Amino acid sequence: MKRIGIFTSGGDAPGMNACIRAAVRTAIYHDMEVFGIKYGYDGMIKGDIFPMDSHSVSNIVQKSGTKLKSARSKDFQTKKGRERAYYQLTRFGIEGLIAIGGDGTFTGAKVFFEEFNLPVIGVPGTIDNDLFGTDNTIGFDTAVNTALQAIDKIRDTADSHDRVFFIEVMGRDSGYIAIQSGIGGGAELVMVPETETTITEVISTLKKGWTRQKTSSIIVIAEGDEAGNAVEIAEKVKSQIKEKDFRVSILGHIQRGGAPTAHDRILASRLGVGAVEGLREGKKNVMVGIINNQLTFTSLEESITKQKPLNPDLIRMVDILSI
Ligand SMILES: Nc1ncnc2c1ncn2[C@@H]1O[C@H](COP(=O)(O)OP(=O)(O)O)[C@@H](O)[C@H]1O
Ligand SMILES: O=P(O)(O)OC[C@H]1O[C@](O)(COP(=O)(O)O)[C@@H](O)[C@@H]1O
Repeated sequence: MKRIGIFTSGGDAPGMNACIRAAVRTAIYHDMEVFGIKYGYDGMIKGDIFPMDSHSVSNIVQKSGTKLKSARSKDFQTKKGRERAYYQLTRFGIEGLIAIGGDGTFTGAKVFFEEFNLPVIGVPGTIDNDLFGTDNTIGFDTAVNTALQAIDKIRDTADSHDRVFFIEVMGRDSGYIAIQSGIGGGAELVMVPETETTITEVISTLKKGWTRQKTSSIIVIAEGDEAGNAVEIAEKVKSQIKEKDFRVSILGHIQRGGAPTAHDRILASRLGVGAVEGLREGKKNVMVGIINNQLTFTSLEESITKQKPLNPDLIRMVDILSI
């Protein structure tokens, strides 16, 4: 394979740039040509495609966001859009693709591979860490650390004013950021979409703490929790407990920005190298990941359909540690 294309799609995630850099330089190292595709599938359809060299990825390893920009494309979900995208790729002589993104990006990549047989390797880039076939996704570690710093800061105020804080972290369908930042930040309770927590349980956890002279409490909630978002949960609790001061803090997109941690830069670099070398070896329709420190390839089908459950030990630990 001589010419490959690379793009980022869906949400951005800290470390995507380190991955782009690694992939571009690995391709050049192996005498391949690399083309950047801007704005994900939208750019593919429009032909927003340009040659990349070693210099074009200078000074980005430490930056979040994505140099190739990202987009959520409606047109790629139509056959006509994908035909147009394939036509554009053939115009540039692109023979293989590296798709950095989450499950939506991989769903699109899989459909595209099945229709046009163009080899594609997915690289897991989402702060949510909800992809099967890798222990961690690019951006997850940075997001957890950002959430943790915010929780530490909020705890100062919670403590001074004897308040209960409901802190909402990202995770549309996944509690990975919540559970890790909650444990690291010493939360009394962590609410995640993977397990059910009732308002009665929230109140009982808070009351237990108060009987042990706890004056402030932190509850971390994943945005996709089945009991509602942080505002809704706080309202329900407030309506039953009048004597306490409650506050809600929604951390939002700060979790998707900021310099990637060392862990994310190294993970992203390893995956970028692995993706290009995988394409060279003839791998296709797979996601590159790292499991137990070993580079692995998992079919795109499995990466999007199989669940990567939260470690039950971590869920149990929250209870033990908040005693
Ligand atoms: N069933 C599908 N068919 C074709 N393309 C899809 C499909 N599902 C998702 N995509 C493409 O992948 C893009 C990224 O998916 P999205 O869910 O937004 O982000 P992520 O990759 O981070 O999960 C979508 O905007 C769309 O263009
Ligand atoms: O930037 P947007 O489109 O508001 O996306 C927010 C979503 O992005 C995420 O951080 C990750 O989403 P992706 O799987 O698309 O990368 C979710 O946790 C969150 O709900």
